[in-house]
Parts: sequence; C-alpha cells; structure tokens
Amino acid sequence: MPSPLRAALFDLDGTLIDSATGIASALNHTLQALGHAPEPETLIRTWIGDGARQLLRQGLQHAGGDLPDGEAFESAYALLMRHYADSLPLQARAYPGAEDALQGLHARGVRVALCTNKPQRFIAPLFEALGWNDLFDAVVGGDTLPVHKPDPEPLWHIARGFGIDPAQSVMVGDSRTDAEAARAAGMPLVLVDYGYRRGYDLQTAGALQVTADLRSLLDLAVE
Ligand SMILES: O=C(O)COP(=O)(O)O
Ligand SMILES: [Mg+2]
Repeated sequence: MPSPLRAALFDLDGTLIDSATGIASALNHTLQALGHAPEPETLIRTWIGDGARQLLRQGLQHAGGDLPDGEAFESAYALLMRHYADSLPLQARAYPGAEDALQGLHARGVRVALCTNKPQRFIAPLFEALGWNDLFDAVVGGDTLPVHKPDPEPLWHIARGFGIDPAQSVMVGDSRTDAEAARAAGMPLVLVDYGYRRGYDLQTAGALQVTADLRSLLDLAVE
C-alpha cells in the first residue's frame, strides 16, 4: 500500500462515469450513417477503454468488409467525433460514490488526476455537465500525449507534474488497459468491479483493492 497516498489517478469511462449508453449511441449513429447495422450496447461496452479510434476500428471490423484506411478512416472518425459530441449529455452519469471519493481525497490532501483514453476535447464539456470543474489537479486525455494507456507515460507524466513518486500514487480503473499501464508505471492499482472490463479477471490483476464503491479509496488516505 502506498504510504502515505499522495496522488490518485482516475480512469473515466467505466470508472467515474457510466458513459456506455452515450458512447454506444455515438458509434451506432456513425455505423448507420456509413450504411451498417447498429450494434447492441452490451457488445459496444466491451470496446470502450482503448480510445475512440480503437472503438471505431472495432465497430467497423464487426460490421464486416474491409477496414477503411487513410482518408476514409479519418472521415469516419470525424463523423464519430460529431456524434460523440452530441452524446455527451447521455455520457455524463457519475457512478454513486465517485464524487464523494474525489472530494474526500482532496480534503485529505491527496492530489487527484484524470488519466483517460477519451479524446481530450470532450473532457471539459463533461466536467461542466457533471459539475466537476474544480475536482481535478491534472487531466490527461487519450490524445494529450503522443502515447496513451496501456503505455505508462501518461501516468508518469501526471506523477512528474505533481513531483510525486509513482509508488506513492494509485491508478484507479476498470480494465486491463488500466492494470497494464499501472504495472508498467510501477504504480499501485485499484480496480472497480462494475466497469467495462471485457472478461478480464480482476482478482488476479494484483490490485490493492477491487471495489464496488470508490469511497473505499478513502481508507488508503490519511485523515
Ligand atoms: O476508450 C475511451 O475512449 C475512454 O476510456 P477510459 O476513460 O476508460 O480510458
Ligand atoms: Mg475505463
């Protein structure tokens, strides 16, 4: 256990917010505009967590045919970005306990960061909708740096910015992507048991906690 805990880095989709309905709606509008059938939300959930480009790739691959490349892929991605922006009100659903945990960590002097693979441009409007503008000391999106999770660099980037050792921080996420990034970064891990984890065995991931409620993080912080 990081003693004392000095920073907590949070994944967004499937960890702090239940955004799958909105993301599925954005992807399905995109697939339909390209002449494909929509996919069920239960399947699309399993494609969330590796960034919006990977989400689109998965959707198009599942729809069949050749995966468009180059300009054709970029124009499909631009379409997804438009529908994604429209879906933000549907994505802004905080999990119970998420806001209390963020505020409680702050109150205990723990730095709080967002470390998501969601495109950066959508983070500010989501924070606005959630009333979370003042809750984060640092924010890194999926396209903020040249690499994203599972690469450890976004985690190191945040820890460096805080002047805090990764070992005195914790990465809080819902998926294999988060667990692999934490392991590669030398950062302790907490997993939520309710996210979009894609058949990943949470119990063998080496997490400090596998939790159903983010308020349990407060047990790691000093009063
Ligand atoms: O894949 C995404 O776009 C976002 O995913 P994350 O918030 O779970 O990193
Ligand atoms: Mg996630």
